[in-house]
Amino acid sequence: MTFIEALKLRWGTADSLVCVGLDPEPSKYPASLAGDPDATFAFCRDIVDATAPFACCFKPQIAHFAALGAEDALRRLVAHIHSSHAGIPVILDAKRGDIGSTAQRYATEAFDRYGADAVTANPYLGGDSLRPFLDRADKGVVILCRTSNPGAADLQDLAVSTPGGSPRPLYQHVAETVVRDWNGHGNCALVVGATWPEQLREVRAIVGAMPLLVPGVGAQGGDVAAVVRNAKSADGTGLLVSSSRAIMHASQDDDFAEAAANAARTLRDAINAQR
Ligand SMILES: O=c1ccn([C@@H]2O[C@H](COP(=O)(O)O)[C@@H](O)[C@H]2O)c(=O)[nH]1
Repeated sequence: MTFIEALKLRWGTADSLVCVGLDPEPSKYPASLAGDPDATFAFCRDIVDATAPFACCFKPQIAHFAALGAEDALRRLVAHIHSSHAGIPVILDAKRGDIGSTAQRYATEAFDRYGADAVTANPYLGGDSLRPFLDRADKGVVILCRTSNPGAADLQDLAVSTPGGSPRPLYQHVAETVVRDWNGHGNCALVVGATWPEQLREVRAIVGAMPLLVPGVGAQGGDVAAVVRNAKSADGTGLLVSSSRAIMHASQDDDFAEAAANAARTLRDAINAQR
């Protein structure tokens, strides 16, 4: 089954558009994990097990593991998701982008070393830099379009002109290029921040039913109702609404897994109320 097929299936079976982000921050682990050499794996595994019923996918952020030297914990965590929660796809948030020979190694890293079903990628280097990811037809390529951060407009809103076309913001050109030129295997999705509901609406109009990964609710303050209203696809799906800190660090005490489950359930219900 491809990433996109698994995602669509999961939207239905879980009745959820929630993407649970996995951004471990050791200073927020409960005291009971202090001194545990495998604390990052144990913490994330418990978050995964508690939130799985409410998740359409998981999104570990690679920097949060690599900065801790916890790459092996990440590899085991992805394997744990596949073995204990079969059918829930994993997006490795790595935002890769480089010349083709290096991009090839990044694709091997994401899909073969870590076992991810999809990876986030930066389109700045152009189509050839994404080819090693795009050519893995069973895997997903989630391409940055209009990011959630305050500086997103610095470059992504610059007006670009193509021959015969009128000027429009770069992020719209990215969206159109992905739909027209890079989605030959039907394995692309886009990142658009929840903090930009108008841009979400515009991107949805360009990409049809293509899945949108939408980070920025929870800790970044994005408005869930506006996201769903503006960016759901025609059938009321099409979204992976991602929240990391607000779910995984909802409590810093021993009830952290229960608190994470409650936060994920609450987000699922808030999304579903608008579908
Ligand atoms: O535009 C983007 C792209 C990626 N992210 C990532 O999503 C999570 C957000 O974490 P929260 O705790 O829910 O704010 C994080 O891993 C970012 O690297 C994003 O925020 N915006």
